[in-house]
Amino acid sequence: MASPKSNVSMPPTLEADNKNKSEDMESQSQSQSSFAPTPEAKSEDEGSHESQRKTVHDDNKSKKATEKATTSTATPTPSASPAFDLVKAAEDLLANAKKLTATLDSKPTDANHDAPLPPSPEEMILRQHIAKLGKKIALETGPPMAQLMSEMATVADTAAWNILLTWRAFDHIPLNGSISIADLARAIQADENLVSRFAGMLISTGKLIGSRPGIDGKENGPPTHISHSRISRLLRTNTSPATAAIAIVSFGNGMKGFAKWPEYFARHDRREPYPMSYSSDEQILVYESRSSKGSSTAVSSVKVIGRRVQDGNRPFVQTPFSLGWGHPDLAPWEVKALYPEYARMFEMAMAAKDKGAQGALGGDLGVGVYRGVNSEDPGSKFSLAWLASEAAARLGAAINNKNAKPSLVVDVGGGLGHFLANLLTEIPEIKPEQCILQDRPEVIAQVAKNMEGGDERLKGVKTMAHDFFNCQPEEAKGAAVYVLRRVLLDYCDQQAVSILERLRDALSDSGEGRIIIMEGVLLDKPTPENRLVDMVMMNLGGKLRNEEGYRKLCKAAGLKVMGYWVDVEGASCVVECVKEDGMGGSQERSDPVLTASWDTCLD
Ligand SMILES: C[S@@+](CC[C@H](N)C(=O)[O-])C[C@H]1O[C@@H](n2cnc3c(N)ncnc32)[C@H](O)[C@@H]1O
Repeated sequence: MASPKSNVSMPPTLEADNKNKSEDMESQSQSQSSFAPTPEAKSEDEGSHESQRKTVHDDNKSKKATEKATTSTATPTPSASPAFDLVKAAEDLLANAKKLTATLDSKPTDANHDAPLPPSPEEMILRQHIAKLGKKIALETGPPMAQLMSEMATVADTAAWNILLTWRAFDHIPLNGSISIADLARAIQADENLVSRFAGMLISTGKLIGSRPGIDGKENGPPTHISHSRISRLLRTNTSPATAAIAIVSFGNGMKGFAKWPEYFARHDRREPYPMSYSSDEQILVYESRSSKGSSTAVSSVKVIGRRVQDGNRPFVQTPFSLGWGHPDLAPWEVKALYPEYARMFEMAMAAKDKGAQGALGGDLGVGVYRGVNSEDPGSKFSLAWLASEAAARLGAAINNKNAKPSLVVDVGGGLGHFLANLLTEIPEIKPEQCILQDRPEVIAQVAKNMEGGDERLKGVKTMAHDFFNCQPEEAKGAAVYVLRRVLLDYCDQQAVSILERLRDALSDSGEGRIIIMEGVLLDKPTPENRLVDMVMMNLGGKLRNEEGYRKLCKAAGLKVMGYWVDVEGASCVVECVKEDGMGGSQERSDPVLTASWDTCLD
């Protein structure tokens, strides 16, 4: 029996129309047959085409229709990647769902019921696996057009959570129970209709839960109240400051720049962010920020106060981030300095990374816990334990020789000093006075404020406002270790080489000093989390790199890699390097494109 579909010959106008149909219509027709036909159905189709060929061969229009049908049979509508096995994926999902349920059923209950017990590593793995499988099944089986629309909805979804986050709306939704949209609108001083529309978007994607409590006989209207989902409660800055900060920074570092990509790449020739050369008379705008008093948001007013000539020692890169924030002529860190509240959020997000809240994004780059394997010598573990004896030796030398260099560790671009604080705890033989924490002036000022506020972790550490594109000051030269943690990924290759060169110049000639680079790694097999970091880094003018990328930078900066450790997941690495013998001025280095043409610190 011929299938009804195969007997339909299209009227000419419809057929012509069909030829011109846009992709979305094609997707819709795909969506109607998103599962590949069974073998029986296929042979029915083929049989009907055969009979058509015999009976209407002299009818031009029908012939066209037949050819069209034959073509569509020869190339069946794609429904899923060839390697995807729906039944196996669904069975896998079910098996994992049962395991998770059993794990949860056997989970001991918390004695005081205030907070749920944290999930075990096994529970976390199961949850992640189930979520990934669910997503994969939806992607491979959902009607293509519907899938595409759902992806597009995430754009509006993200914009809605960002605006409610900016207005701190999530803080006003109680952890238990609900709030009326009218009350919420009052609390954040916004129009009720507006809040209702943003909330509606988030209710539609499950980020908020909508309800209509106590409305007699009118249960079918729109939600009048909202309560938290298990995701949105993480966006409360008052109870989950770290995760809320990560979300705020994801938008500020990510979405703002992403939205500007078309404009940015139109200006910059579809190239990765690269250093620009400014002629000496070209000038760059200088801004001043004015924090709006009492504002809980990251917005301050910003005013142009003058112009400056680009510092000839520093390669300057225009970035999508700075374009997105409205200051294309400033480096991202300079932009952040204009928005103190955003800078504070950024520091909190950094601290959260250290506490493991975001381990999946950057890998574990703490002190003493690095589980990485050395690609050159799998038996050798990365460790800074040798600093204990080096600390004692340097202290001894300082007692005998007043000119001896006291600096042991310099944390370059060290932020609020999380790394140094951990190092001092892990290796108590290191005296705080032997450590230097360097960063931009406003970050160092924040460190001082934290200390005044009672933070004792860095007591005794020398803090120093220092720009890592400049030569190290005398007192920071000749250290045993220069740490660069989560710094190079913010920069393009030329800038990264320049930063490394400045540290190379600071290493003593004895060849004993080391530079330790700790960074995220670009995975060969892309994962969304890993590529998200890379895309955000593109906004900042930087990039994630793999082993080859880091080795290339070191070589261009005249450094020899002594060890490259990468963690189990491959998401983070530690690169240990020393001064390459006989590599002097930049003209002697191997890569003329990457090697800086700006000044060196060597005499
Ligand atoms: C991603 S954070 C990493 C902070 C710290 N190393 C850590 O792992 O927690 C990068 C740091 O580099 C600092 N930075 C940016 N530009 C700098 C410059 N030109 N000189 C010194 N520090 C800079 C930033 O202020 C920020 O604290």
